Amino acid sequence: MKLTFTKMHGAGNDFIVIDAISQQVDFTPAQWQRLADRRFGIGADQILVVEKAQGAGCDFRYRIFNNDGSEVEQCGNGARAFVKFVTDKGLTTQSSIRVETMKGIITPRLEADGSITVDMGAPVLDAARVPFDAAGLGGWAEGQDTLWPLPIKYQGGKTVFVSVVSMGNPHAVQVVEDVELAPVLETGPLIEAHARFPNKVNAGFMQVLDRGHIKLRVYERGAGETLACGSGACAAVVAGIRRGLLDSPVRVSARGGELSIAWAGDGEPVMLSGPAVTVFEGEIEV
Ligand SMILES: N[C@H](CCC[C@H](N)C(=O)O)C(=O)O
Repeated sequence: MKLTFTKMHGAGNDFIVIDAISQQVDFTPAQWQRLADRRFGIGADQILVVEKAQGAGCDFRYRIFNNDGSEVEQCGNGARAFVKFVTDKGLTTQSSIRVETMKGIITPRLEADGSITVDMGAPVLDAARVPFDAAGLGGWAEGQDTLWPLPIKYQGGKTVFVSVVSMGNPHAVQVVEDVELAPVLETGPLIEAHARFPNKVNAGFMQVLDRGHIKLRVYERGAGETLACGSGACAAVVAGIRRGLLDSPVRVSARGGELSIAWAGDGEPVMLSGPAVTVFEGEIEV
């Protein structure tokens, strides 16, 4: 069968976007992985599948599959690409869209100037709900802070100190002196698969430039290092604000582009703004 798709990116985090309203799409994880493979398939960090909403009061449902075929709860850059896709394809004329995702409902909106802002929902800081197994790590009052020691088997067994935050998907964020010198590719996979994260985790490496600006690299769960990670940017800013290092709004400089994050504090939603670009349309025999 022929499958039509749109190749897009948000600050270099790239996506295959599929209209599953007008096409029958029901693949196995191995088939998603093949589509996302950069040599044997189309190639992308994630695949976004746009479906009719299942519940009342929502406009669409969108599903997110990582490069490794795993289905996940949240994708900040993907939510902006989704808005551009459904708008450009004439699937909606609304500027504010209610979207069902695995983590719940998000409400991205297309601004008058063409930029896209996503209400990513309130962060979850209670370690057990990230989920993060904090057993035996005492000393950090549960939910009072997000900073935990995470011993990893790197260079003889180093301990990194991570803030654990869920944006619907799990994140472990650490502060580093210089992101360009940080051992992202060596320690990222060790953190991603660490036993204290039962659902694995996205590993963020944040360099604080000033109270309103960070540089960020993310070794993503199920995708490896990406050029930008929207939910990772949200998690990093939340962690930085809670640790007294940052003030909202924060400019996040990722390798692939710039994102802007605003958060008014505990219980409040994190607002993510940034670019969404269509690269090409295509079709593939599947
Ligand atoms: N790049 C995405 C993150 C995808 C999340 C995925 N890596 C996971 O949680 O497993 C973003 O912009 O938020």
